[in-house]
Amino acid sequence: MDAENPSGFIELDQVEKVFDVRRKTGFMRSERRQVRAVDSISFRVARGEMVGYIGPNGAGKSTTIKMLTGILTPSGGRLRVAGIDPSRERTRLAHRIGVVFGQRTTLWWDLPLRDSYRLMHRMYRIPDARYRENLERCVELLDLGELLDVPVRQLSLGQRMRGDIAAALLHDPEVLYLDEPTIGLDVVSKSKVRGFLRDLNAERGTTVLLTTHDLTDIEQLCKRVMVIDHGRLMYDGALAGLHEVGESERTLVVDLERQLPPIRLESAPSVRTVKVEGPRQWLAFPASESAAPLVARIAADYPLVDLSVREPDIEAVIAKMYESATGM
Ligand SMILES: Nc1ncnc2c1ncn2[C@@H]1O[C@H](COP(=O)(O)OP(=O)(O)OP(=O)(O)O)[C@@H](O)[C@H]1O
Repeated sequence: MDAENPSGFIELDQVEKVFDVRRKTGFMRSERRQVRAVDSISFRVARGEMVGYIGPNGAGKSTTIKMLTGILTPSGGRLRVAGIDPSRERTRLAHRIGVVFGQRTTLWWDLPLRDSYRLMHRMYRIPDARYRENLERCVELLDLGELLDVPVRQLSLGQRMRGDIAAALLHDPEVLYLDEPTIGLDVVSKSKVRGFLRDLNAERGTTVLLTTHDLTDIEQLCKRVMVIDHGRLMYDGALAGLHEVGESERTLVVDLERQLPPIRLESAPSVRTVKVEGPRQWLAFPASESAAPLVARIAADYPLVDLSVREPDIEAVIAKMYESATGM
């Protein structure tokens, strides 16, 4: 957290969201049930921070983001963004925040990107000079030049995503909420989007809250990560710490010259060969350990052709962490 701004730019104090759900239990009969989607969550995000907000499906991430934008009103607790109570002053807040939902677009489907941007220019009453400057910058950095006159429905997913990110930034928001911004993108598009977000945060000091299932997004962008499960905050700290808490493993995929018995490294007891398929072997090792000495040892003792490191699946990290928290 920013020491000069201990109160935080985004502040949640014991925030709750309870949904009333009606479930049919028979003919003309239904049962009312309450779903506690967000359960007494407290955290602070300082201005300029870039924080990952992760958790399994149904954990309460989208509900939190919807409360932060003012779409949903909390059932309890206190929530402020830039000093504003989002659900009470949603329009005032809208001028200061940007939102990108990876699964949905905020752009007009049948309009070329350029026209969607013009509409936003008017909707947000962005001063002309500022609009032009922001648009130019986004077009250049997100490589949108050739796409401005293409209707949104004809864009690929990666192109559309870049278009959406630009749309969220035309009014210079101080905070950006990103919900799965790299979902379904190929490696090149992912890296373009990540690079852009990193620069935006560094150059403009934009505060970013990022929801993703891709651990690489977090690794490359966020020093801090918060994990939510069943509406509760399970972890708030550095990504490396999450690996330790979750006791997660990375996998080294090794291609040898020929099929050999499972690799055994006497000097590295924490490494296990988990699968052998012809000349290819999979070795699991603790995610908190560096892969470099392991790779050097294998290269010295075995006829190595190729190798790659696979990061732990974020869902698996969270699942393990949750198991250890509940002692299951
Ligand atoms: N409008 C609603 N009415 C009733 N229940 C809801 C509503 N919105 C969300 N929920 C429930 O609240 C819980 C949290 O949902 P939420 O969408 O916030 O999870 P999430 O972490 O964003 O999940 P995902 O990764 O699948 O998007 C779930 O049990 C969900 O079914």
